[in-house]
Amino acid sequence: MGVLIDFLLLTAKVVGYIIQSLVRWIKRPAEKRVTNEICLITGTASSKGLGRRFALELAQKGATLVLWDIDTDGNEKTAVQVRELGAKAYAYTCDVSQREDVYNTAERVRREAGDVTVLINNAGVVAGKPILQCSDELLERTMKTNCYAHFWTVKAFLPKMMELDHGHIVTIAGSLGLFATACVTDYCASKFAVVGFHEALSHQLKANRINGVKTTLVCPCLVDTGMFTGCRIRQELDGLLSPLKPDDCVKTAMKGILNNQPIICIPRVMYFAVVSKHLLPWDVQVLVHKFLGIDKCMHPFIRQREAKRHLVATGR
Ligand SMILES: NC(=O)c1ccc[n+]([C@@H]2O[C@H](COP(=O)([O-])OP(=O)(O)OC[C@H]3O[C@@H](n4cnc5c(N)ncnc54)[C@H](OP(=O)(O)O)[C@@H]3O)[C@@H](O)[C@H]2O)c1
Ligand SMILES: CC1=C(/C=C/C(C)=C/C=C/C(C)=C/CO)C(C)(C)CCC1
Repeated sequence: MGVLIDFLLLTAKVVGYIIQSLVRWIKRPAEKRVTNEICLITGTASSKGLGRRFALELAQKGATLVLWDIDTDGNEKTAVQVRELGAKAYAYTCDVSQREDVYNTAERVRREAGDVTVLINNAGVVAGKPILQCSDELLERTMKTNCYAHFWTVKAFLPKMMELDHGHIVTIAGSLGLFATACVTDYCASKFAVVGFHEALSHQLKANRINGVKTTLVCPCLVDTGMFTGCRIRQELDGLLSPLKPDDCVKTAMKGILNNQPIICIPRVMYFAVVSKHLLPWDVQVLVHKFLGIDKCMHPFIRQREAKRHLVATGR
């Protein structure tokens, strides 16, 4: 009898949530304010990268920014741009793949900037070589930067958010965290892992009734930041995978984050790619990848990376 009542309650709640989502989809609720938030973003140095753009968007909305990157000069430039918008910025040189560096820098942030209430784990790398050509160190670097770093930052900042029952953890994963393609095994492994981490953490917060700490998983497709330059599908179908403009990608992601959306796939068609991956038999997926040219989409990217490495090695 108990289980029947629970089931009826569950059904009523599910219908309620579906109606709520439909209403939210049609009439977007007001975005939450970030004026009193201290927002930490990792990977903020790159001039064309998503991290710097997230920082500038949040600065425009009046947040205080804490910026982490291994590239000190680029990160300082981001801090200057944030301050030009009238917001406070604290820039730290931190290698997020190194546990001790994360914990020590987190301690400095608490002393100098205050308690972080929005954490955007954005820093990411890709080996840019097929697995058999990757050194063990290169593979480990991808896992540490794209996945382990999220463990360390969450361990450093989530306890305070839980105590306040207020905060937001944002994971910048990518569509390659939801479906895989050939030649980026290290990247897909790290992104699938971090999607699992993010989902488990989100469930854990709900199970413990920590309702004030929100989570958002951001999964953009290809973005024109330079990270995946060259990646393309079959020429005749080029339009299907035109790179997103970094600004558009970040603006869409920001809207979802400030609406406390749990997952954001950009563009929306990627939701279908994810669903169809789970519905189609494996052999059919292989055929579809071959037809669309997804099986070879990383070849030009890898060739460009090789050419770049050659130029660096020969000092040209
Ligand atoms: N671009 C895309 O097509 C795309 C699509 C979906 C998802 N994403 C994800 O979005 C995020 C941002 O990517 P992006 O395209 O903006 O790349 P990006 O321009 O290369 O920016 C990444 C930033 O992270 C920094 N970084 C790398 N390793 C780090 C470390 N160990 N500690 C601290 N900082 C580190 C990089 O510094 P250096 O430049 O000095 O290495 C760079 O400033 C990544 O997680 C990426 O996987 C990208
Ligand atoms: C699966 C799939 C497609 C290919 C997507 C690819 C190849 C995405 C690459 C994303 C990258 C490089 C992300 C970096 O994190 C397209 C859009 C052709 C059609 C719909 C199904």
